[in-house]
Order: sequence, then structure tokens, then C-alpha cells
Amino acid sequence: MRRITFLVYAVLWLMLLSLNLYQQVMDTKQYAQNIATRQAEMFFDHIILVRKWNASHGGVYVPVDAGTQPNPYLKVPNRDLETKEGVKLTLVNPAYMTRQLAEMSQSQTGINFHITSTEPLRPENKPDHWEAQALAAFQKGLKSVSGSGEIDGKPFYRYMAPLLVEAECLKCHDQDGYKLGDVRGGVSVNIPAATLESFVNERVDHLVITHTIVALIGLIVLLLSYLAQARLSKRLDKAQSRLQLAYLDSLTLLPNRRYYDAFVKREWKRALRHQYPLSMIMIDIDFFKSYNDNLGHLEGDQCLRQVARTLKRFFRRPGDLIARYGGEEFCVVAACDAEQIWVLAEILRKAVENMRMPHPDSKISEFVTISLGVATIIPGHDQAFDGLLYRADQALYDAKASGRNRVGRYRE
Ligand SMILES: Nc1nc2c(ncn2[C@@H]2O[C@H](COP(=O)(O)OP(=O)(O)OP(=O)(O)O)[C@@H](O)[C@H]2O)c(=O)[nH]1
Repeated sequence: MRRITFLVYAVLWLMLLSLNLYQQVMDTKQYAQNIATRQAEMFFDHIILVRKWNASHGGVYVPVDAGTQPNPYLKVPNRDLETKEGVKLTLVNPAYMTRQLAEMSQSQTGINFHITSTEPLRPENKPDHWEAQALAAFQKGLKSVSGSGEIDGKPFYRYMAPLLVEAECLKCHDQDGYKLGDVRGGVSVNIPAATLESFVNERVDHLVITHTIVALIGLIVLLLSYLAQARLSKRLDKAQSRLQLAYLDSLTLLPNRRYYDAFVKREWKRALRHQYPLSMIMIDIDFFKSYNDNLGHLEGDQCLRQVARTLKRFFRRPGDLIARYGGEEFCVVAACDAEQIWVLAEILRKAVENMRMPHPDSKISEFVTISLGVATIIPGHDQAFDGLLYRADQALYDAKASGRNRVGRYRE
């Protein structure tokens, strides 16, 4: 694994976990919201139940005191009575009762609920923005609305459901133009977010801790496998360079004699099996001894490298090989026929000549040149590879004998 791959995996891993953490935190918040909504629904149902009880009695008389004054918005006969003993009683209808319960609930449980409608008789029953939107939704048929929001700057889970006109309501409200089933308003129940905050915070803390631990474990595993892989590839690199040292000539970086031996053995067998021709070119730099003597051994090395580089350009096919055979000799093995190898040899000769590398002491040219000997054979069971080598050598000898800087062909 390369360092960049490791980093990409690490970032992906962290992104995946962050996404999961985010999703779980959102789920937790939604869960808290659901709990609050369920609680508010139950609260709402109780209010409705108590209102029904009150309405079923056409309201309930209670003694007048500082907290329960006659309801100025209740315009019915006999709203206020006095018992024989002189106790003053006033009629508490469902709306008045709901308001009183709301005040009691607010002070004792912190749960706030609010009876409201779009046209309230009592100004305090005017809906806030959230409630007004919920009332509009009820007019369109929605059965309840839940969410969250702020009341007097404090966060609340909010729930609201409509108050529908029922038979009991019409006893007092039929003069108001209401019909059975009409939306008369609604009651919003507001649960302080603080009641569930500790649950949410505790769960979020837990999620953050577990995700951090899992993230660290993942990163450690990733890091360990990266380090193990880095060590392994270092060892592989070392093994590879050892292998290269064993099979490459360090001066020219061409395959060396050892590689050449293994290669020709394999190729010879293959050509024997399939009965196709195998060709060889022996290459020798002309007057290389005098090049060395004249320009020095280091320049001689440089010349060998340059010639090798030039020759190597023509060998891209995996079935062909050019190797440093030894000293200033190179050898080509290729699975092709006599004509093709001759053409290739001629190309190589011209390529070296066209390098125009000065050779001050050559007897045939002012530049470095090569002589080449080519031979081709279709391997037979009674022959050995040495036969091909011998022929290529003979051809090279011919090329040298007939003037150098040319390709010699083996003739039977
Ligand atoms: N600089 C350098 N010279 C080398 C290397 N290997 C062999 N030689 C030299 O190559 C020369 C080969 O000389 P010869 O075999 O006489 O060949 P030549 O001078 O090219 O003569 P002809 O082949 O007849 O043209 C010798 O002087 C070797 O020392 C090498 O790795 N580096």
C-alpha cells in the first residue's frame, strides 16, 4: 500500500465513521423528539378527557377565590351563584378550566400547555407563530403537528392537536355558529427540552466515545497493515535489485551472460518444439582496444554504455533478447528467419554508425562502428544451441575479415 493509498483509506474510514456518528446523533435527537411527542399526546388526551367531563356537566361550579374569579368571557345565565350558607360559586367551563390547569401545570411540572384559536375571546389565547401555522394546518385536515421551538427564549418540544366541536360543546356554543366536527382551536403541549436533554447528551457522549475508539482501532489496524506492507515491499525491492544484479550487466544495464544462457536454453527448446527458425547476431565494436588505449578506460566504458543504449532501442518484443556477451561483444537472439535477422542487423549497424561517436584510432571510419555476424537455424534434435553460436561467430569473423562495419552472413 502506498502512502497516498493509506491516507485515502484513513480519510475514507474517518469520513464513514463521522457519517455514521452524525446519523446516530440525529436518530437519538429524533428519538427524544418522539418520546416528547408521545408524552405530549398523552397529556393532550388527558386534557381532552377532563374537558369532556367538564362539558358533559355543562361546566362545574367552584367557590370564588383570589385565583378563581368569575370568567368575564363566559356569557351564560346563572354563571355566578351563592349557596344558602353565603358561599359564592362561579361556573368554570372547559376553556376556563383548561387555562387554570395550564397555570398549575406550568408551575408544578414545567410542562406548558396553551389553549388557543384563530379568533380567541381572551387575548392571552392568541396563538404564537408556531401555533398559528399548526391551526392553519388543522384547517387543511392535519390531525396533529409536532416539532421543536422556543417559548420565551427557552427550548421546548412542541405538540399541538385541534379542538373539535363535539355535542357537549354545542350546549353552550351553538349560538357562536359552530357545527359538530368544526376546528374550534387547539391545545399546544410544550415539553421543556431540558427534561430529555440529559438523556440526549448522555447518549451523544456515549456515541462519540465508542466512535472514537472504533476510529482509533481502525486507524491502528490500517497503520499496521501499511507498515507491514511497506516492510514487505522494501524486502521485495531488495530481492528484486539483488535479482537485477544477478542478471543485469552493471555497466550497460543489458541482460548479462547468465541471463542470456537461461534465455537461449528456453528459446531453443521452444523453437525446437514448434519448429520455427531461431536467429542470432554477434556484435563486436570495431577497434575497441585502440579506442580504450587512445581515450582511456573510462571513455571506453562510456562508449560501451552508449552503444548498448542505442542497440537496446530496437528490442521491445518479449521474444527477443540483446545481452552483453562479454567485453565489447553483444549478442542478439530472436525468433525470426534469416532475412529478417539480416535486416535487423543492418538497422543496428546503421544506428551505431549514426551515433557519430568519434573514434580517433579506427582504421575504417572516424566514428565508432560495429561488425555483425548473423546466423539462422531451425533447431533439430541432433543439434545443440552451440551450433547457432558457432555460425554467428563465423559470420562475424567474415564481416571483420572483409573490412568491418558490416553484416556478415554465415555460409555453409
Ligand atoms: N573500457 C572497457 N573496455 C573493455 C571492457 N571489456 C573489454 N574491454 C576492452 O575491449 C578490448 C577488446 O579488444 P580486442 O578483443 O582486441 O578487440 P578490438 O580492439 O575491438 O579489435 P577488433 O575486434 O578486431 O576490431 C580490450 O582492450 C578490452 O580491455 C569494459 O568493460 N570496459
